[in-house]
Amino acid sequence: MTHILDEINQANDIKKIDSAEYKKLAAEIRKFLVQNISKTGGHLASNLGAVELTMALHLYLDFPKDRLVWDVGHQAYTHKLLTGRKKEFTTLRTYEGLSGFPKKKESICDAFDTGHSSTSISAAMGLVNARELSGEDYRVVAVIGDGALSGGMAFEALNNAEGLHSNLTIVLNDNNMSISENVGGMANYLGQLRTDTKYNNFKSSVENFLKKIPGIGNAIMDKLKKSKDSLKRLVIPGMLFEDMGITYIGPIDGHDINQLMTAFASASKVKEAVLIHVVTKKGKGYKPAEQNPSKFHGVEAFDVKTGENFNSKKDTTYTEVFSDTITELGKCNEKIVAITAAMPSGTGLNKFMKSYPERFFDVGIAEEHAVTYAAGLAVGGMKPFVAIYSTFLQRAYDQILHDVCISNLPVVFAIDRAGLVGNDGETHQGIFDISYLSHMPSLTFVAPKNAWELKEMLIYAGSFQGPIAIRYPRGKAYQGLKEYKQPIEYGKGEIIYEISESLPKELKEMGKSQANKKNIVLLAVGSMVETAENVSRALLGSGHKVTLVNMRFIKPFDEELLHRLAVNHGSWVTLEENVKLGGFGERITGFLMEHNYREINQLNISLPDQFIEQGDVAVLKEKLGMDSESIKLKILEFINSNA
Ligand SMILES: Cc1ncc(C[n+]2csc(CCOP(=O)(O)OP(=O)(O)O)c2C)c(N)n1
Ligand SMILES: CC(=O)[C@@H](O)[C@H](O)COP(=O)(O)O
Ligand SMILES: [Mg+2]
Repeated sequence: MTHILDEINQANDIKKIDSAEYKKLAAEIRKFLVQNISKTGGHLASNLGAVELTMALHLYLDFPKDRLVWDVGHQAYTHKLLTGRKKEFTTLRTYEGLSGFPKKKESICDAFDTGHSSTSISAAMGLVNARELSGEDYRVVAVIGDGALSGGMAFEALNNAEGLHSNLTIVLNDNNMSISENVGGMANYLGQLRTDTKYNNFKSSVENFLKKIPGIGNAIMDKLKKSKDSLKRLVIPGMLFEDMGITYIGPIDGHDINQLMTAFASASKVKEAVLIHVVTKKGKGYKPAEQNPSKFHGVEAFDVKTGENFNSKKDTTYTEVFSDTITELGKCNEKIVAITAAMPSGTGLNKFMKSYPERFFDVGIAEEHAVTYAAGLAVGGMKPFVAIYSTFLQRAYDQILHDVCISNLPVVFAIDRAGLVGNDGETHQGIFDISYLSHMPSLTFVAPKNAWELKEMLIYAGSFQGPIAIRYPRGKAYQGLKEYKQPIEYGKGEIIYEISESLPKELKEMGKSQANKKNIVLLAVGSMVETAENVSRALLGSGHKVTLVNMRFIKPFDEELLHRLAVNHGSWVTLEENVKLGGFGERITGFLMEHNYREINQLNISLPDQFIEQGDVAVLKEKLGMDSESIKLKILEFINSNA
């Protein structure tokens, strides 16, 4: 059987396809996506919903001349298919494989790199102004979802878009869903535009009636559209956008290629920002995804027939530990409130939401707002837990510093996905938070070694009188080192095991270092305690003397313990899942310098100061020398070179 998709091997090939075949092509694309993503995993539901929209955009635009900016970028799979990347889909989101997001380095048809939400209108506006300044002539289209439109940056860009002098086409892909239910006033407004058929029918009958008046109907309609009076509100949809100086077209059926093409053609005539409101169905064409778009937003490999994950028996994750603990804490303390920025299921707050809906707040994709909103709740006497992924919390740097830390407010930051996250790649790795939070005065910062300790830290944070952040990684919670259960104490680390070596009494009393280079101390942070434990076993097995410390507190760290260890350990190894610059290891270097421990050598095991690409976390750790075996070898080399 021949497939139309086989005829599409590079950009613009779609234009050679007979329009009678578009439906068949859309069905083939959906089948291709379901089959491939069922093997590789990926963002399925959003892509299934955007098939006709992407086809229409490709029929309308010329690649690579024209610029198409995808918001978040998780819905750009059809765009990749239509620009010659079909074969690479077997490698989707794997190490060195096809990215799950637009990537300029992957294709000249990808205009702008994305991963985080609500950037598309700003980037597209930049391209429009660059086009004007350089006298070029290419079309610029931004595609933004209804969820992404809840983000502050999108509002800032819309606010700014009113002054444009040439065309910027914004396609609002409204599937009435974020990852979970979309929230907020804008979502409600779009809902009205989308679903109020009475209103829409009334508008179109008025419009049709006016247009039919011979000679003057069109003129009246035009005048009406340009007027500012309230009658216009009855006739023209999307007044909110129109009042902001952005032409509104829609709502239109996002699965009807003809309607879409007509809308693009009309939009291109407008010499300013124009927003085309397109209504689509998330998960379209695959029943399990249509019925449960949240589950199929981002999936692992699954059985196409049933829609069930192949790997159904799962280990407990850190997210689940957080989810259970905060729900338990919420029972005892009615002041506890929980805030998510559009990630109730990803952060595990959905359980809290079900138990205490009145104390749960989903603010939309609005991390900055989430943090300052939490600050307000804290000032009002509440105990807010803000659960945000490490990578998305980057957005809220100033809000943490300015609105929470300066006032020393008791806000708890539950930082999920801290460390390598894997297949989402550069944009999503949570590898900067130690660097961007450690220097904030008044912030306490901790990381658990295992599932038990995360629970304890959350309980501790629940009654902590100031800002506190807890970082924990994506996925399986470490269940080892169960017997190490010292209570959490402010600023104190935990010795897992320590070299027992008697020091000369006078040295001990003077707190002076004997600096035996053969005595190694591993100072491990959070997820690296598990790795450090493996490493220290291997080193102990080969006759080395090793002390292992679970730091627990990244800030303030346990200086008393460090001074004690300095007495008889000449080789210090710091281990963290964060980049080197500004990380924990560098702060330990500072400590050693400040206290003049010149005879101590330090090896800093951290992630390299670079953006880290996609891939399975185990593969990435091996490539980056962060697995137990590579670390052991580095330590041996370090010891030998300093011997
Ligand atoms: C700053 C930021 N916060 C959170 C996310 C996680 N996230 C990715 S897609 C998404 C929902 C987007 O909804 P929408 O724009 O409507 O696209 P759809 O998935 O419905 O196609 C969220 C919350 C993100 N990528 N960036
Ligand atoms: C596109 C996006 O930002 C999210 O869908 C993200 O991929 C979710 O990551 P997790 O799978 O770690 O929840
Ligand atoms: Mg949506």
